[in-house]
Amino acid sequence: MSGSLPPLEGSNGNSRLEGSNGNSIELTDIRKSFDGTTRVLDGITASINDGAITTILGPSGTGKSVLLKHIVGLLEPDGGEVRVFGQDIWRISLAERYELRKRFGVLFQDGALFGSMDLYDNVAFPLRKHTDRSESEIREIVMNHMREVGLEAAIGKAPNEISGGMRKRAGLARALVMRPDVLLFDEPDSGLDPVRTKLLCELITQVHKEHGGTYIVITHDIASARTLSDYVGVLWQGKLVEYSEAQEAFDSEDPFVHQFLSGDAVGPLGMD
Ligand SMILES: Nc1ncnc2c1ncn2[C@@H]1O[C@H](COP(=O)(O)OP(=O)(O)OP(=O)(O)O)[C@@H](O)[C@H]1O
Repeated sequence: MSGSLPPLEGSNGNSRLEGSNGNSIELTDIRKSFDGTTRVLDGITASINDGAITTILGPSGTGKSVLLKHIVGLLEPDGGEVRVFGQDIWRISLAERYELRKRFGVLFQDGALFGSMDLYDNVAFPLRKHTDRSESEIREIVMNHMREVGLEAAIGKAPNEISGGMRKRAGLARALVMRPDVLLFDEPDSGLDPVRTKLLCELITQVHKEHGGTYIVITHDIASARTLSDYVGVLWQGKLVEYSEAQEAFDSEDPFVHQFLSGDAVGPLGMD
């Protein structure tokens, strides 16, 4: 299953509808192999709905992170087209691609913070590097987002002095300061206990409601997907075997999708 999905009623879509389907991220027949024989991505076509939270699920090693890297232009497909904000990102110059990337925020698993800086400087970093805002403007923006993610009291801490969940929240604040149109999350729930996972997912939902934007979340945690998703894509063996509104995906009768989304031991997915 692939293609363009209808917008959700009441979804807070932004106004930058520049793709051919009206969406900012359009993937057409993306193929990728690293060894020349195994296709990690084997013909992925999807139009990611603007203003919604789309979750990409799938078993370990199935290509979720590889897909995410294609969306942000860190990996070039062997075939197919990645259109972002109306442009084929591999038919534009490096400088143009760099400009496009500024409209993306990426939240890596551990927050990808600089160990040598405290949380305040980590979150201020992109504003200092990419804007000419004054230090007082930067302070206001940074503190607003630190408050939003519940880290106001921890601004002076180093990344190694705080918990994994706090590092993720600091990474979220750092991604938000640049007001990205698209925010990509690579397994935001990895390494968290179920309660912290639930709280982080609720925070992501809340932040999305507040700021809007298009969120793409990579995860293999079904509970996270249930909390977060407007839309769900399921990757398996290089294909997007499901791509639909969340409830439709969770109700799917496709044997693999059903097994994976219900966490069932019985079905086509085995140990290998
Ligand atoms: N740069 C690379 N060079 C070679 N192989 C790679 C590269 N990046 C990813 N792969 C391979 O592509 C496959 C998919 O990897 P990917 O990290 O996308 O999986 P995933 O679905 O995100 O897995 P997980 O849920 O365990 O994080 C794996 O077999 C991996 O070894």
